[in-house]
Amino acid sequence: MDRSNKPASIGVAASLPQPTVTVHENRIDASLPTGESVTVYLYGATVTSWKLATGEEQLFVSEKAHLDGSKPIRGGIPVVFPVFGPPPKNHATSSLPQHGFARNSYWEFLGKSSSESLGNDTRKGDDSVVLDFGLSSAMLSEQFRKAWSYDFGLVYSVTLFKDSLRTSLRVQNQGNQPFEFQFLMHTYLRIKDILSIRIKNLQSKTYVDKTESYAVKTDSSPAVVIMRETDSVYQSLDPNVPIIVASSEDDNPIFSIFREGLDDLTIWNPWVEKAKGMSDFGDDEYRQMVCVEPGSVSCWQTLDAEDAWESGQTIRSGH
Ligand SMILES: O=P(O)(O)OC[C@H]1O[C@@H](O)[C@H](O)[C@@H](O)[C@@H]1O
Repeated sequence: MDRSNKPASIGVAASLPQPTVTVHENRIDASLPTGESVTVYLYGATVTSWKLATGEEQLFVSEKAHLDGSKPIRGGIPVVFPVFGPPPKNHATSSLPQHGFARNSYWEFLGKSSSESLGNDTRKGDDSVVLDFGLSSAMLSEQFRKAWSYDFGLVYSVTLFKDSLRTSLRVQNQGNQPFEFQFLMHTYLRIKDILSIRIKNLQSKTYVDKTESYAVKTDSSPAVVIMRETDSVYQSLDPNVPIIVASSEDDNPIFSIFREGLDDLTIWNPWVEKAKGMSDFGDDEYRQMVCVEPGSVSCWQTLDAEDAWESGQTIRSGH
């Protein structure tokens, strides 16, 4: 029984403020009536901004990032598909660029829908907004189509909630032969200072250290502290355990990252020297970001003809 004095809200759905979606030539902006907002560029379906109601930006995008489609966007959430890192020789992806083609192809905006989690309860219609983006083989540049000639369809969904952002991908094999792929969401989280955070729930987990010739390591420290170039690919993590970026001062969570169907995770920070070598990244910007990248990259996913595969991440800000 509702003991409050508030009038019951059933039946007033039409009068509730609704999310706003603005379609620009090169990007989509969406916001909730409570003030949270998200921006997604069609180039790469890259989320470039996620703001809380306070206006506080949660994602890092370099001041030197190219937003004109001439280069993958340095920041936000680039989509890595169908290969992570430099493609291996003698593999179907071997002629593709590092991290594949999804982050440097133009996607189409498929429209907005409401979140599945809302079910039939239309009273909550203002609580979230879902933006869907599509990329298919027919939309690829000739160069990419030649390099990876499978028939596929991707639907990437970006859901803005009040305190969190969910991004998910559905991969469909629309051809008549199986293909192999890897997938990762290259999330650049904005932080105040790299020296004031630590990353929890990776204790004693196996990872590949790409900064040391792909050495396989484990670290028994209770949290990962970043004090140098870091490029670690953790493997086979329990999908039920969120990854927490916490303040090293008071241990309060800054971000909690929940994964669905993504058992690998890359932690990346270029640090001083590498930052200097990147033309689309400011020399000191490494302090304001950390990439925490859920993915499926330690082996290949095989997708049979006409089959589909889905996975996602939800990033919650604060507690
Ligand atoms: O410069 P890029 O292609 O965007 O890649 C950035 C980094 O992305 C990370 O995911 C990789 O593990 C790193 O090895 C890589 O340097």
